[in-house]
Amino acid sequence: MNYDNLTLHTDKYQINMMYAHWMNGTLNDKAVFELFFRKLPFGNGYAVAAGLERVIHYIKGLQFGDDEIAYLREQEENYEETFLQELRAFRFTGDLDAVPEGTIVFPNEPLIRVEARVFEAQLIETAMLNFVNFQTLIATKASRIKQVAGGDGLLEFGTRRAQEADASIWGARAAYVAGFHATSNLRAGMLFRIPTKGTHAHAWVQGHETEEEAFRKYAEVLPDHVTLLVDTYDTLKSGVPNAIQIARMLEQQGKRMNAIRLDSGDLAYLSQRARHMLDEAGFPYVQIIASNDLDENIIFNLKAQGARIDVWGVGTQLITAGDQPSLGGVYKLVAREGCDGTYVPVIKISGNPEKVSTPGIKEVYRIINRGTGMADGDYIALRHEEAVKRGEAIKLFDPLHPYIHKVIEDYDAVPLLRPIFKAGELVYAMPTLEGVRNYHEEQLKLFWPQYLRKLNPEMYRVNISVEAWQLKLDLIQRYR
Ligand SMILES: Nc1ncnc2c1ncn2[C@@H]1O[C@H](COP(=O)(O)OP(=O)(O)OP(=O)(O)O)[C@@H](O)[C@H]1O
Ligand SMILES: O=P(O)(O)OC[C@H]1O[C@H](OP(=O)(O)OP(=O)(O)O)[C@H](O)[C@@H]1O
Ligand SMILES: O=C(O)c1cccnc1
Repeated sequence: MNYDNLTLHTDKYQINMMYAHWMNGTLNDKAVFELFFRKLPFGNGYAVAAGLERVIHYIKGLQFGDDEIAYLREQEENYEETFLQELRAFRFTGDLDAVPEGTIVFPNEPLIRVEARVFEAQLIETAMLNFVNFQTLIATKASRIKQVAGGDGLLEFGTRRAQEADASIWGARAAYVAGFHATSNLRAGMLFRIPTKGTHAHAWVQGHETEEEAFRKYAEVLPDHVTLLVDTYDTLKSGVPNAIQIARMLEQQGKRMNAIRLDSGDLAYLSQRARHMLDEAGFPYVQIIASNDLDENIIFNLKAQGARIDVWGVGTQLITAGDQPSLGGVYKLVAREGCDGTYVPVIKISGNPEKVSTPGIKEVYRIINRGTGMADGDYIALRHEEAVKRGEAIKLFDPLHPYIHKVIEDYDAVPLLRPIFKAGELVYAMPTLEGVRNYHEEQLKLFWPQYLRKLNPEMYRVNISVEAWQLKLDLIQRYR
């Protein structure tokens, strides 16, 4: 069994629809889908796009193998053999445009747009949502943590509590995109070249007669990377004094101890006391790392209490996005090929006005004010609309509050969607992970702080063109 073949990493209904298209002769009809989310997670003012690299690998590797075909044959006796043979020849041959990883993104704007044979576009929905929803969620959570940590070090410690192996490594990568400095997961380090860091566990101390012996034996064999966990027995009475002894021993060898780690108790108080003890003993360079179910709120509070912590190790709350463990990204059909070969825009009506889809093939632009160099809002227009591409005056209005609008002229419109696959060929020069991380940092500078703040941020406007809005109203009219 090939555990790496992700072709069947999809919901059964996708294959059922593909079968129905195949039987009805519509499998080659073109369709356009857009992937977006409707609501920001954690009450945050923005999200950090992530998941594209995995989507690209997935699309490139899409090929049904013998095991997958045999399994489908066994699953559904209605599937005709010729359909299974059609699947055998399956490749992605469509166009895919996407927002680069690390981009700051907002509700209702397309993060990925797929234009392909409906047969292909349908299959890839589930996996793409799976990758993008999770990674965007974790990158956004990491970004909140990064905001409060400021210039402090941030270590990703989540693997042991993550929702399985894939979540650990792609979550570690998403955290790195948003500004974490290292991960404890060596596989993530090897695969993505993320810096790795590690201290030691309580078991190392418990496994020795004394804490002092445990520290010494550790420092003797790893003298260049000594971080000692000081809370196994009594942080201030034994842990920190024993660590100070080791720091002395290392100095005699011309080396410097790296840090101590606090993993329980009152982290504000203990870090202040430990800092004082280390400084008094002549080791101002020994850093203090803290861990223990940390998240952005606890870190914020610890800093407000004057905690003397240099580096934060964050596991469970980050990798599981503990306070909101899912992002509700969706993948919606926006246009289908009509009888004459042109596209027909389609809509999904809902009793909930926020869930009524926006029909038509769209582009999304970041409107940069030429005067300030800052983002004024995003602008969703139909792909064929030229005014915004030419920099002509456009009317900005938010569909949720159409009475608030303004006309702008002096702007640069930066298209957010970039071509990734064209006719099945990868045309995107994949950036390095460092490149993605730096790009993300640059992106943040385009936004005024009121949109980025963690608590009660201002709502950044995602505007829609008059033409796209009119199309939506017309289609609502038609179906209501
Ligand atoms: N000064 C502080 N202000 C706010 N939260 C803190 C402070 N110090 C620690 N915390 C957080 O409070 C929680 C304490 O967890 P818990 O009740 O399990 O205590 P503990 O010290 O870890 O106990 P144990 O010794 O059983 O591990 C953790 O999430 C920790 O990060
Ligand atoms: O609290 P998190 O944010 O999830 O960070 C990771 C936690 O995992 C470890 O604890 P664990 O009890 O698993 O092992 P240990 O014996 O090394 O403390 C570590 O000491 C942290 O407390
Ligand atoms: O290296 C560490 O200190 C570490 C790694 C994983 C989880 N908790 C701590």
